[in-house]
Amino acid sequence: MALRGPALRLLRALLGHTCQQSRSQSVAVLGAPFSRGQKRRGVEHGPKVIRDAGLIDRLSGLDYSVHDFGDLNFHYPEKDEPYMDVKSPRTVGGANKKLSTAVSRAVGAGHTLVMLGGDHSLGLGSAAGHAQQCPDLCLIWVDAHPDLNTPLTSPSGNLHGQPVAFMLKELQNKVPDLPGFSWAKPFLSCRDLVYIGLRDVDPGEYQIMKDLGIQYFTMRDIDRLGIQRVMEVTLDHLMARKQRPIHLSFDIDAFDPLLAPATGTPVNGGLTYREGMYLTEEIHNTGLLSVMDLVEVNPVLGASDEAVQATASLAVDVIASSLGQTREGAHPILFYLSVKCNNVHPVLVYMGMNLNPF
Ligand SMILES: NC(=[NH2+])NCCC[C@H](N)C(=O)O
Ligand SMILES: [Mn+2]
Ligand SMILES: [Mn+2]
Repeated sequence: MALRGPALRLLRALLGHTCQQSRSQSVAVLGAPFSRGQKRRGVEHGPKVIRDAGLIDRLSGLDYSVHDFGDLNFHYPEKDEPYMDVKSPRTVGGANKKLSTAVSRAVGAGHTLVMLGGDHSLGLGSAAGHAQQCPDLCLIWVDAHPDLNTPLTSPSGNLHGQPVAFMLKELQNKVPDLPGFSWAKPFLSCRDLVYIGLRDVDPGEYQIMKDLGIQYFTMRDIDRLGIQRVMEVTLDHLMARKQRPIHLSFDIDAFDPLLAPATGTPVNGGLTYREGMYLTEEIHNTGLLSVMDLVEVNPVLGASDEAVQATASLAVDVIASSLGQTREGAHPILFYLSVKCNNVHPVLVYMGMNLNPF
């Protein structure tokens, strides 16, 4: 029998603790209603529409204790002139600093955290706060875009297209000091990052991905290999040396715009519903998910109420699937697993109880 997420978590709980394992039974939800990382207003309402689509009930139904931490309040400096061509650097930097503190606190308190954006510039603060608690984290960035521009390569000046550049140690001397970003020290090595779903990559981003040898899967790669193989290679790549906490940063525009129309930078030819569910099921099955972001749901951009509802309810499905909702149903009572502990005692574990050590 395959080891499933709950089984793996249980096994790890028996064998000892690392950063994320103590927090698997408690999920915290944190809203980040922020839109200044790009030009289109409305994405600040993402947390509200995702909650209204039933997020909290869905997570409570998965046997977690769910703590809704509400929404962060961001500060908007009166004057925030562009720096080079980068828009609203102080506002975006300050918001991300605040978010990183909140994420770090929640993770430190033992929760698995779900961060609801807001635009994807927030990926920086979220992952940076996570890294404060879990310096060995790895990052899975599911997106039509790599969001890897530096302030110098960005064609738009929008910071939601740049968060990953601020994270990577290897880009340290390619990223200028931006007002509002002095707190942001790079914390991630490029071998600890995998992209999935890419189909709109700027020239500067392509250059960086190639120069640094970043592992990425475009939609073409998913067409060729299938999502099963893509997830296998992704997890093998990230866990090759050791098991580590996962930060999943999920941009809703990874999905095809037919499924997720209410978003600011849609690109045709995205993930199918089934690919999205398989991807997130596999992440859950590692038992290593520690923080996830769900960003770029913009209800103002839906052509109709149905379009907005479809996008928000897809976001809820992605989060629920990442946290253990399965398509095969849940059978906790029948759940058992046989493990050989320390090569000595096979132990039968039944519903979290050690029934039969022999
Ligand atoms: N998080 C996003 N939706 N990012 C879109 C980025 C688009 C473009 N590559 C840019 O840098 O402006
Ligand atoms: Mn993005
Ligand atoms: Mn995107």
